[in-house]
Amino acid sequence: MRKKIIAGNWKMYKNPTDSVGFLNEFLPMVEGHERDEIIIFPTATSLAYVIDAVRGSNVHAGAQTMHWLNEGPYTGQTSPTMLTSIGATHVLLGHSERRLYANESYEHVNLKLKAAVQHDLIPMLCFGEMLADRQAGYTADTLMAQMGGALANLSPEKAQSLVIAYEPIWAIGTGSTASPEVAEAAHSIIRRELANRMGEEIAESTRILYGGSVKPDNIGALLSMPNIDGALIGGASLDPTSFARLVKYQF
Ligand SMILES: O=C[C@H](O)COP(=O)(O)O
Repeated sequence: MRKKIIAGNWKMYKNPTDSVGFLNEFLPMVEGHERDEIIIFPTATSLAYVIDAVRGSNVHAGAQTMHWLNEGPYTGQTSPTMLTSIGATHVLLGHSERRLYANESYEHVNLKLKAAVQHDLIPMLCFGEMLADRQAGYTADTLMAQMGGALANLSPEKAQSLVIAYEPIWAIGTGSTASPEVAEAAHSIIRRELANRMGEEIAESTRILYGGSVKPDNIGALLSMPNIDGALIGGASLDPTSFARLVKYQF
């Protein structure tokens, strides 16, 4: 039985004051909620404040990206050891907005993934096709190519903590949520490819989240599908009441 994960990606929203203010409202709303794992990915400048605010609670905090090296002349970057030194437990890798606006390739994602595992950061690896890929019938090919790049030379032992987020680019921030059936089909492709690469055991235990315009009124149907193990939520995670409703989804 895979424990579901409800994760909020705050992207470039909320300064430290906003972030702590959110948690002051949100934490009491989800206190004692152990059915699912709850993770928040705040901005880099808010991360240390969020980690302090969630300490001792049922909420985890992680970074939205990182470099793969521990230090060096890389202006603007944050290293795995810098994240672990402040108590981050998770890191989002390969989000389509990083690939689109920061030229991040799946080769980079592969290096980051290996660094995350080495430093005991739980990686949440994002995959997803563009609308043109889907319309041309290339969804499966695209997902498998992305997985090939990101997971290259990663042993099954190193893949044990891996979490995957399927985020079709056409559904992110658009209001065009994938239907539960469309998302389930993509999740099945990802799980099958994971089995090919890492073996059945890893494929069965890996949580595969759906992301792309998840809202309180559609999360239940999405999460009722057998291969959808949670949600990675952008816009609807920014309001404490909305995010608490998402955490407390019902089928
Ligand atoms: O990481 C989150 C996704 O990009 C989804 O964002 P969204 O819920 O605003 O569509």
